[in-house]
Amino acid sequence: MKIGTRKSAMALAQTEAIARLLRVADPTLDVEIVKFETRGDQDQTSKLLRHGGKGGAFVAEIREAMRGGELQAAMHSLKDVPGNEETPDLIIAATLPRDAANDALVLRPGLSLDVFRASSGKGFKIGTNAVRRAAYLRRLFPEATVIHFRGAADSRVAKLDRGDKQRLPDGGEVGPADALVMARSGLERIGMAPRIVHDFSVREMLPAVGQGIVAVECVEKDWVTRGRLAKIEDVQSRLCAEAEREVLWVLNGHCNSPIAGHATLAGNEMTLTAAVLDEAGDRFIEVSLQGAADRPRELGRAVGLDLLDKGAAEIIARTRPEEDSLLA
Ligand SMILES: NCc1[nH]cc(CCC(=O)O)c1CC(=O)O
Repeated sequence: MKIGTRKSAMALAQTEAIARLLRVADPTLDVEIVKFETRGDQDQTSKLLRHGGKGGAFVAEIREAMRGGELQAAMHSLKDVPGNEETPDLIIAATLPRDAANDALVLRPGLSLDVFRASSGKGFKIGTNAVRRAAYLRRLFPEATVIHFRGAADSRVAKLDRGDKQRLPDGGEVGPADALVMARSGLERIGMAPRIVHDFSVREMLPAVGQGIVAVECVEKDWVTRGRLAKIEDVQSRLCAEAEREVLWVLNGHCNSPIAGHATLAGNEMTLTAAVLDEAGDRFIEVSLQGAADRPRELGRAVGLDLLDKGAAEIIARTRPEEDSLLA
């Protein structure tokens, strides 16, 4: 069974986790990891929108290889899989147990969290390329400057430590960054969790839909692969993923949407909280509802429709990439 992945340290760690689980489920199975370099990885400057968003950049090439039979499965961070496109010939056949879903703060060595907190971030440049994180940061630390900052997780931290500037698509540059906000799960997977100085709770910074969940995709009609992947499926992460992604679907959220969503399970009950934020940080709509854990899409739909009722569509439209850019 060949599993395709991007070749960043984080992606490889995630794919190795899939391979480990597959080998435990079936010790006779021969699992091979096939590394892809995608357009998104080669271009470290643009804001990714030119490639049709994060998902478009990282996902399209690997999917083609799967459709062509060169691969049987593809590793995705569920968070990076677009919620507003249909792929009828492909299916997410397994979701791994969810890792930490929250975001975390990483500081340049020598800087102090106490100073950062006491000043509400005044004088600090915080790097992120996620509209959602930028929006929360502007709410939480109104005195800080949020700058565009990108790169694979390990190289992003290396850029922070070296004090590198970030080049911008228009030829300018920003930085250096004093701090980064990144997913705890990603930092854990590349062994960089010790760099975390503060964990944002999911209450203070609601994560991206699907954050912390590794997904395995395959061709819908490939029943042999689906059978293998069914064995490593985590039911709880699947239920949460379905609820959270239904919100994206209802809102027609694109990859760079300022949308957050997080589901938790307690017995037979699921709680789903989702929010839509204005990048400037001035508008914020949040909805939290409870429902039956075994009807996740119903709950996701209710939350999504409630967000729309409260004005979500207009905020999302403002951050939507130009239609043309999807073809570039
Ligand atoms: N777009 C990058 C990305 N995609 C998935 C993760 C890790 C978190 C996850 O698995 O959800 C990250 C890094 C980050 O957001 O800091």
